[in-house]
Amino acid sequence: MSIVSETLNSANAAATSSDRIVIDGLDHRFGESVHAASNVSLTFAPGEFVSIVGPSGCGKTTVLNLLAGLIKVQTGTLSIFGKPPKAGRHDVAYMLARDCLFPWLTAERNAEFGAEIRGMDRAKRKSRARELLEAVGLKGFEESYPKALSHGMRQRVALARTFCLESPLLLMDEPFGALDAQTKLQLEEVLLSLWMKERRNVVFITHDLAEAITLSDRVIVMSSRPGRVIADIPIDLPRPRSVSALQKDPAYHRLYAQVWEQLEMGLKS
Ligand SMILES: Nc1ncnc2c1ncn2[C@@H]1O[C@H](COP(=O)(O)OP(=O)(O)OP(=O)(O)O)[C@@H](O)[C@H]1O
Repeated sequence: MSIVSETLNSANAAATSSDRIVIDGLDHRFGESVHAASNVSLTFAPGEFVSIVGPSGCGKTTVLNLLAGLIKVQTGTLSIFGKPPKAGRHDVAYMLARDCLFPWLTAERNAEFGAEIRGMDRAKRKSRARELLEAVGLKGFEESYPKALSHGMRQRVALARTFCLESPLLLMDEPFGALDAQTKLQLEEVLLSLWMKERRNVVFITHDLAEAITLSDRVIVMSSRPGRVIADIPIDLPRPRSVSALQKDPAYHRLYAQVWEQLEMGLKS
């Protein structure tokens, strides 16, 4: 593990275990032949936005699924706010590249659906869903059904639904990976502004280094399989950030080169 990572992890250790996410010595295999993740240790401080990048098949989704409690931990320990992962925890929300909206529900009903299942009061979830749909740029589309929305608009609804859950940990697996470049930039701005208001923990998986740097407090680089953490790079760009303004910032380009270099090393190792 790098010096940077050790420093960050020891700084994070100052937080109490009930307010942080800790992955310690995680190792995961699928059957005899696939060694997906090896000795992954990470600590996420309260409210941190952390992206994980790495070559295809290096175990990023596996780490996320383990945090979500969707697959069983084999080796190592995971602790989310002081408790082991468990599927269906109310303090964890998961967002995927597919919007997974229900076609028979309007945008508003889709946005409030998870909160409804989790028992949030009707008036509260309705007002929150409306507020979030407006925040993601869908004011006026509350009563529209998914079939009448573009792919980008549906993913906006999915983003509103994720934030409507009020979970302090958001697990996001390439949530904008299937969008065109322009819509992706717009949704990154939306995510940044939602996150700035509420500062939840986000673990964000992406193949897009620009996206990882723009959004995150730290970028974790994993090696090719079995995925190991080979770099933990703090992104010290000031906030609030503007996705478009960063494109002209030399500090942003230096970070991009640094993450890219680590990723290349990870591909070779
Ligand atoms: N349920 C499973 N059963 C068997 N093998 C699996 C399973 N899930 C993942 N794998 C394998 O584990 C390895 C890591 O997969 P994972 O999806 O975590 O990688 P990833 O880094 O998220 O990949 P990508 O960037 O392409 O989405 C891959 O070789 C994959 O084929």
